[in-house]
Amino acid sequence: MSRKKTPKSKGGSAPATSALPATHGSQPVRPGTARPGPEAPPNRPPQPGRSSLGGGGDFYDVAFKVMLVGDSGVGKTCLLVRFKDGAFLAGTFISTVGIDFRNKVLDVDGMKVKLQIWDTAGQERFRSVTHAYYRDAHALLLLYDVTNKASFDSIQAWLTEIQEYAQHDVVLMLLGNKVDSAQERVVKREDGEKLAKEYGLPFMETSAKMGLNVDLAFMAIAKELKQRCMKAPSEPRFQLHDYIKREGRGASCCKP
Ligand SMILES: Nc1nc2c(ncn2[C@@H]2O[C@H](COP(=O)(O)OP(=O)(O)OP(=O)(O)O)[C@@H](O)[C@H]2O)c(=O)[nH]1
Ligand SMILES: [Mg+2]
Repeated sequence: MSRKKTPKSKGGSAPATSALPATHGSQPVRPGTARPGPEAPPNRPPQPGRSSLGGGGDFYDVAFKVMLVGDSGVGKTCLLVRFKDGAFLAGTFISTVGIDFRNKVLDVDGMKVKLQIWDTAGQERFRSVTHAYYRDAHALLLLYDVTNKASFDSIQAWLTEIQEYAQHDVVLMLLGNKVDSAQERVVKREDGEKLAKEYGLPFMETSAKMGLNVDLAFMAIAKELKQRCMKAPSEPRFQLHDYIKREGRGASCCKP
């Protein structure tokens, strides 16, 4: 079940009452390790090396699950749609119901990395549904809205929840979304940076509307996850913080 205006090439969805994730842990899925079958249902890992129904027939070498979390209205669905389809969902806000997912395969340094991205409902009433999916996530993108102070104030509560339900080694990134809305901004960039530093999190400001830093956020996650499971001993470790610092763009280039 999902917002009704979801456009083409949907990945899949799970109603609030769907089965919970299986107990396969948060191991990445590598070629030759997954069981055969159709596209991964909500409670199974994506399968490597097969044509992806939601991903336009893409093949891949390794797959990971990424979850988008944060208060209702911060722009999780828009961020995902921007990344997947390169479009922005303008118009009436339709809140996500339950949980939904989309697949996208990225080329990461010559390797096909499939991200199965779970778009969760930010509304409190769906929180128990979201909890059930945390433990299978390899990475979490935690969003707040720079025009909504309450969504920023909720970040600590989200971090507590993540600590409780997610894997201890989950890759986590904090994103301050909607930086195109400069007039309405109430959370300064420095406040986001300070909070991120406090918790040792990589941090970026994004705009799903303008596409600012959206691809970069997912690419950074994909690089980190790929390195974690594929890195040769001689290879230098991927530095996520440095990468987004170097590649990230500021909100100043994001005037609507
Ligand atoms: N200006 C601006 N508006 C945005 C941006 N991202 C999302 N929005 C708007 O914010 C509203 C909420 O966006 P959604 O992506 O549906 O929010 P959500 O986090 O998925 O909300 P839930 O599904 O309820 O958890 C919509 O009206 C979007 O058009 C952005 O980057 N800039
Ligand atoms: Mg949504």
